[in-house]
Amino acid sequence: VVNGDDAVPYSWPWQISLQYERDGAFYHTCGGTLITPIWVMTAAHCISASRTYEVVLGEYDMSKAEGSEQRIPVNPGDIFVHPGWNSGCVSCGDDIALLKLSRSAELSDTVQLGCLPPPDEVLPNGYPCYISGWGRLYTGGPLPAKLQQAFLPVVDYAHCSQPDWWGSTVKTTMVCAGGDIKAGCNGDSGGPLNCQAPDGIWYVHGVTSFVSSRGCNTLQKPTVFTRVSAFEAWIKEIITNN
Ligand SMILES: CC(C)[C@H](NC(=O)C(F)(F)F)C(=O)N[C@@H](C)C(=O)Nc1ccc(C(F)(F)F)cc1
Repeated sequence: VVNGDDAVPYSWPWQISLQYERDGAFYHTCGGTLITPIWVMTAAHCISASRTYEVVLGEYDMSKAEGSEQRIPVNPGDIFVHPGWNSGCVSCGDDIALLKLSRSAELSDTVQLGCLPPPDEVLPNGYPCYISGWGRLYTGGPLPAKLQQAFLPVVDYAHCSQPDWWGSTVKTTMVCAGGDIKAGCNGDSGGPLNCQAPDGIWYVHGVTSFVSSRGCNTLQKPTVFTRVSAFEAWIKEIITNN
């Protein structure tokens, strides 16, 4: 997250760290959202068929064990990438995947479920949301130890698809947010766009998908998220049948 702040510890308790194994150690590669005690939602582009993954819940500061962490492996056969995803075409969309955990997470005040928005709900321009993640602090920069967050107002499709914004790269199955000095960055992939409803409930409206290849916080290139409300039938189908 570029130009964000340290999140209040465990204030986004559905945020997970997706980690892959290399030479016996695990490394953060993407964010994700716990949506049931045993299912995590992330980005399809986070998944490589050849890798071994585990999900870390109740994480805050990656540089120390704080006692709330739960590390749960994901079995390779329990990874469901959206059938429409094309790894050679991030602008084609469908950048969403579901991971079934090898055991249920224990919910607590540091590990909670993220709520899915009403199906097909599209937020208006300027709606206040926050991105959270352990992605780079600036383009090409380091990863933070502590979970970061940044205020990222929604840029509606009418604005985001303007020629000098994302043009035809953005689709209506995506949500844009930000577009000035704050942005997601590499490593925030798969994590949530958190938006509070008038009743005070937080909903996960986006899965962090892409930023400009010219830099994470490029003006008029808002961070682009998979629009969760466009994929609720698929999410329900996968969770019901597996
Ligand atoms: C594409 C993702 C793997 C990668 N995503 C992220 O870093 C994320 F955190 F924002 F999710 C990304 O945006 N990387 C930058 C460096 C990039 O390649 N962006 C990019 C954006 C649009 C397009 C286009 F237009 F071709 F679709 C291609 C690349």
